[in-house]
Amino acid sequence: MDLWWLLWISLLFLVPFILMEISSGFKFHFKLVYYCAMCLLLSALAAPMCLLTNGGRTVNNMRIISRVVRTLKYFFGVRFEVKGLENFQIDGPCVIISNHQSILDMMGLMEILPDRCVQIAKKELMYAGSVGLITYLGGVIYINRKRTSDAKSIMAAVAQAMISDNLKVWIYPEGTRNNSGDLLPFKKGAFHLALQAQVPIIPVVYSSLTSFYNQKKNLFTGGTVKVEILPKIDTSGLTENDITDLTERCHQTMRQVFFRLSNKPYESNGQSNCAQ
Ligand SMILES: CCCCCCCC/C=C\CCCCCCCC(=O)SCCNC(=O)CCNC(=O)[C@H](O)C(C)(C)COP(=O)(O)OP(=O)(O)OC[C@H]1O[C@@H](n2cnc3c(N)ncnc32)[C@H](O)[C@@H]1OP(=O)(O)O
Ligand SMILES: CCCCCCCCCCCCCCCC(=O)OC[C@@H](O)COP(=O)(O)O
Repeated sequence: MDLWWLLWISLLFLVPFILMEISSGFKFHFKLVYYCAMCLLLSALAAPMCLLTNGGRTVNNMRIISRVVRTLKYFFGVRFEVKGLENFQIDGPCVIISNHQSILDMMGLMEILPDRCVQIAKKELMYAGSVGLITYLGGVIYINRKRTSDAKSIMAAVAQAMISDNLKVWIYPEGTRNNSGDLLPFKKGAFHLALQAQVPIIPVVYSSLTSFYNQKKNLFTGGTVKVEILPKIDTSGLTENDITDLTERCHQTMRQVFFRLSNKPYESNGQSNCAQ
């Protein structure tokens, strides 16, 4: 009788591996679920560590969270080649903006996260189980993307907090994940925030993940991500009238670097020319 049980249980374990061999779609989704499960598990483990170490919601928990998230890359065979870390060596608050491709970006974010840096996130993330809890404990600021007026007032309050609490704020100006191999147009909130707080903007660019992570092709292997931290962009003296130009300038600069890091010919408005 025991032998039969043993046979059934081992078959049960073998089934996913057999399915992964015969179906790339299954393999892709299995790995994605594995990633989410790891995030949920690591969050559940990190939450008590944060509570015991720092007591509650504070940016200081980001030190614990980043240390834990940095281990994730080993489980998924992801490597980061970072350039320009010296550009993060600025005292005081700043707004950091970067491109956003997938939920894997959390590894790239935490790989280089500077001290005292929180992120702006969609409010739905608060309800993502233990991940929601850990983002709350880390001081993540939630916004409702569908209610611009609320988002604006939250960002105005963040501008005050940046100065009073010496906080850096990391924003994904595309406003959503985008694995298209190009950058979406930038939303303006990050630039309003930098002007309201009168702090510099530091652009960060991650190379395209499509060589090893591509939902359309059911591709999810390991790979190397090039990361470039660009020199800060000062906002002193700029006014609301400069927002659109500042947004455009950052978008174009980051797009050129994105194409260069991703070894793709740079197409500005459809023409091909060499990237920066
Ligand atoms: C231990 C293991 C753990 C493992 C798990 C990992 C855990 C890791 C822990 C912790 C890290 C967590 C990290 C999470 C990351 C999540 C990321 C996301 O969720 S990304 C989605 C949400 N982020 C955004 O959406 C930002 C970008 N969006 C903006 O900044 C927008 O501007 C926004 C939302 C503020 C408004 O969006 P609009 O759709 O209305 O678009 P617009 O064109 O920008 O604004 C419309 C008008 O409002 C003005 N406006 C925009 N923002 C303004 C402002 N702040 N003040 C004044 N005017 C503003 C603009 O100038 C524009 O006006 P005119 O067209 O120029 O006339
Ligand atoms: C108990 C309920 C658990 C529900 C399952 C939650 C699964 C958690 C997966 C955690 C993955 C790590 C955090 C990813 C943060 C992130 O990258 O969110 C996406 C947003 O940037 C943009 O959202 P979108 O506009 O949808 O692209």
